[in-house]
Amino acid sequence: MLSLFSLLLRRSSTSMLAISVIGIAAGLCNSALIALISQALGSTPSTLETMVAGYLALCAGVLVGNTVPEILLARLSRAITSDLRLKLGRRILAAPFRRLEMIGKGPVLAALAQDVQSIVNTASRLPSLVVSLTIVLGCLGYMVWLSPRGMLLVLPAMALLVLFYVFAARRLVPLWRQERDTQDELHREQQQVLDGIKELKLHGPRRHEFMERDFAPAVEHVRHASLRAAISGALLSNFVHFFTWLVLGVMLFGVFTLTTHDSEATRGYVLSLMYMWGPFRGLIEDIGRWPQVSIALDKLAQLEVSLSEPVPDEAADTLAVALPPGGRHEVLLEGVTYAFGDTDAAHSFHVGPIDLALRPGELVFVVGGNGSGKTTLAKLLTGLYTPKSGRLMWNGVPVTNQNREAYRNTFSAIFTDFHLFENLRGVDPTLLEGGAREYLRLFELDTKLQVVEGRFSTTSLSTGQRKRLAMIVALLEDRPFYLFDEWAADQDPEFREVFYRKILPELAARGKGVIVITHDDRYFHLAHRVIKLELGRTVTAVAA
Ligand SMILES: Nc1ncnc2c1ncn2[C@@H]1O[C@H](COP(=O)(O)OP(=O)(O)OP(=O)(O)O)[C@@H](O)[C@H]1O
Repeated sequence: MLSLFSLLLRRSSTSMLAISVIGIAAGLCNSALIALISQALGSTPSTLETMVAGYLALCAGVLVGNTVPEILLARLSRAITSDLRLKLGRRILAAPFRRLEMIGKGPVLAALAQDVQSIVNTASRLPSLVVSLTIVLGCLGYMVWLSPRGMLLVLPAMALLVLFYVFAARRLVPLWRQERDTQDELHREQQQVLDGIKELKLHGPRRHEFMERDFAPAVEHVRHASLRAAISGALLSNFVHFFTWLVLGVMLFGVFTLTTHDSEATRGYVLSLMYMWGPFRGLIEDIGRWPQVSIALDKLAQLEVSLSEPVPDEAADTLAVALPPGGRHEVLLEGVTYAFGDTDAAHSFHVGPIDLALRPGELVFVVGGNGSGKTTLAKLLTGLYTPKSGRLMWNGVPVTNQNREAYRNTFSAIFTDFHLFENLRGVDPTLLEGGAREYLRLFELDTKLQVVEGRFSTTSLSTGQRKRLAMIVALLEDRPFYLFDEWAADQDPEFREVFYRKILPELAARGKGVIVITHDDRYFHLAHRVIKLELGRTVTAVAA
């Protein structure tokens, strides 16, 4: 909770000060109202007029004092939520690619959806917390003024209740933590449903098994964990409810005995206790729920740590340092190796050592069987993976964590699991109009879509068409290097021809270094070099 306060204070200490001051004023108005009501019950008609004016003024004070902090805090908590979401988004973008592959989407989505919301919900309750606290303190002050002796009963009873609640609420923390942990698993399975919807729809037994053995257990774990937390929370809350009435009864009847000769004090005590008891119970229940926000903040912090935690030999992007400008763009891999997971593990896959040069105007085909390491090599070459050993050089400059971001930006790549953005972000607008129209015609997409205000009118296309659209984006990017991972695999023969006989030679003629991962042996002769991979190693590197 302290972290939530420091988050709020760091975002706007002025707003927090205003929330506290106005909240206290609202609480005081509330307490003054009850004191006034208590006085009015025993007043004479002559004083009533002043009291009505005072009553209306206090009501207005309560209205303003409750509304303003709520508005201020609504703005503040939304601003914090946006900050958290943006920060997390930036962390995700800056995290090593391999780290993201290892974490998976489940925990990231759970943090974005669940934890950030839980922080807003708790933060939104702060104004009522300030008001409640002030009402309680105001009423206590009024009761002390009426009869200090009555406090001998009231204060110990309240302290007892607070102690009881804080102690009992502590037992809820592991249950809340468990409930939150199960959410990661559920998000993972929900992601599987959406990603694998076709496969599940087409295969009844698979769908049945998936539901029974994966999805349902994840839902059940959440149900079980949240039910335990909810029942324990309800038991505690209702026991506190019961206990508060019990203590209130003891106090009320005790107050009668303690203030028996003073009817105004008795009336004031009864009214104040009745009035402050709701806010007091709300206050301790809110305080008891504070650990929930700590759990959410912990989860966000854990995710941030694991996003920035380096994978052995992988590093998060540091500030992008530009590589020295060079007219010629040349990439050199010298003895580069890579391994998934523990290098010594029996099943870990090793790539390399690989020596490879990619020069301007060169067309290099990478071939090899499934699982031979072609895509892994492509990720190494494009700077998505960091070599475990060996050197990656760009124009004679070693690619390091400082300049890797700049290095990656020299590539346009279409991987097999490419993503197509509707907005053509990062493309030179002067190239867009004419260039896009021409390429859309070449790839026979001009009847399907247009570029309107820097975005494609649609991306709802067939797989082959979407790949052709991705090719158009890559060509418009006009980068020094191109990498195509089995681009032609799902194209009609006619577009394969366009790809191998027109696009690739034209890119090479424009001085681009082009890597093509392919199984199309009919076109191998078009490459300047063909590199064959087997079990992560180059077995042949021949001039075609
Ligand atoms: N994300 C990953 N995590 C762990 N291991 C991986 C991962 N991706 C690939 N591998 C391992 O690396 C090996 C090579 O995979 P890669 O995708 O590079 O092969 P490929 O030659 O591109 O295959 P294909 O022709 O089927 O696309 C795989 O056999 C697998 O063991």
